[in-house]
Amino acid sequence: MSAHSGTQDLAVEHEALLQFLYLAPVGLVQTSAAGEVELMNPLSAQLLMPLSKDGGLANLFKVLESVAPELRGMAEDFISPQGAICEGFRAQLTGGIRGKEEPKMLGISLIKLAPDRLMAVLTDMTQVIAQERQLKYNTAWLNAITAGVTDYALMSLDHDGRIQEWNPSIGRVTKFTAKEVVGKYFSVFYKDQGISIDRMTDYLREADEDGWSLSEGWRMKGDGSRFWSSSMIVPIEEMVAETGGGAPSVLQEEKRYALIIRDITARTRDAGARLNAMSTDYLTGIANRRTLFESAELELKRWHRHPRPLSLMIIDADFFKKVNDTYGHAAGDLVLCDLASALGESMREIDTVSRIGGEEFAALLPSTDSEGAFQLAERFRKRVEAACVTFEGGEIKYTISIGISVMDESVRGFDDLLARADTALYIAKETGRNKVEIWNGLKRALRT
Ligand SMILES: Nc1nc2c(ncn2[C@@H]2O[C@H](COP(=O)(O)OP(=O)(O)OP(=O)(O)O)[C@@H](O)[C@H]2O)c(=O)[nH]1
Repeated sequence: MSAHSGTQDLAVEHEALLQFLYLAPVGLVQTSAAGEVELMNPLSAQLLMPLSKDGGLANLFKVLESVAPELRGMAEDFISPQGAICEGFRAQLTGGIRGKEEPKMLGISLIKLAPDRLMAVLTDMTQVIAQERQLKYNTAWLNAITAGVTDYALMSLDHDGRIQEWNPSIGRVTKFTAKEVVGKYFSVFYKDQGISIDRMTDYLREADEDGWSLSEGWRMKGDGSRFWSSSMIVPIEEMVAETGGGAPSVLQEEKRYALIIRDITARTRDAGARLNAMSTDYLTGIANRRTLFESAELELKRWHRHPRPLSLMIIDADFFKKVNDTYGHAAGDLVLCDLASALGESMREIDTVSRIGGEEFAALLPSTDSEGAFQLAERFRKRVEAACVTFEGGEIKYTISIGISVMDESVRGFDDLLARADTALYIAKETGRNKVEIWNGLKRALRT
């Protein structure tokens, strides 16, 4: 075979590859190590275009920065010359609008083909997510039914969520004594009783309306240790005989619930790590954008059931580009980690604190009205202003701006709530930075 025909063969192969790329039923994007796009098929353009801020698709990481800020760091930290950088990473694009549409999700796999060549495979995962949710509930049911006899505690709750009577399964799983739990709210299984009456009521109402309420998380044992638990609440309606005042007994419908708590610490150790990787931000370790959208969907559902204060804060580091330019990218990363951990420390357990963009964070605050959110934001802003980050022996000082929006009837969905907080943030930036603004309707009136 002559050198010439060899080159021709390669050209034919390359042409075939391009054809495949062009027609593939998934989005395929070839980039340099820094994310500069070299090749992309039409489906990729269709999936990515709505995310582009400037109408261009020149750099994959830049386009995805607002929905998957972790990707750039993952690619940079991947030192092998080739291999899978991430598989099935999920980037949340939009939240659902109640009763109208499913939240949109983009699946991203990133493969390093050569030191300076990456290939991204993009898929629209919107349908998959809806199916997965159903599967999760089905699995929870199956687990509850088929679990071994020793790993679950089953108890009945009265209509307000108080534990009605003792049985040995409670002691076996939770190590509490009868005296410590009977007659108490089921919040006794949460650290420092760290769940509000409102939140307990939410779970009970969810069980009423959906047939069950499912939650996973750390729960406390009577001996002070904690375990990772899957808890399910199911309503039970029972006809009970009511007697009183000498009147003949009548059958009354009494609302009660069954609470099933399972200790799944051991079983979820591996799965938990995998789940963690999907729900936490790669750089800072706090929740990612996807987790925020999942929490928001639940909170908005709760709000529509029983409106009560719900606020959203967007927190953005000021002049962050300057931090990167002055001290370097590694210092910038450190500042982001500092901001994330300070934010985590300042919020409650029921708040969802997440990184939603490059230097942008969000906190979703249930049971918090605009005044409460404003005070919290101000306290946090001052805390950041007063602190500094130590980097290579020097000190980096930075400030933040915060935009707040509050849930009300006119908010169409989480995207809308997010857009309002974003507008408030924009005003805070435009009017000097290092300040807090609350979204204030179309007039965008400024807070004094
Ligand atoms: N170190 C680091 N920098 C990041 C990361 N993600 C985004 N950035 C940088 O954050 C900077 C954001 O810059 P701009 O959007 O111009 O905003 P800014 O400089 O903070 O200015 P204002 O927000 O207007 O106060 C860009 O330089 C990004 O490259 C990251 O994960 N690590």
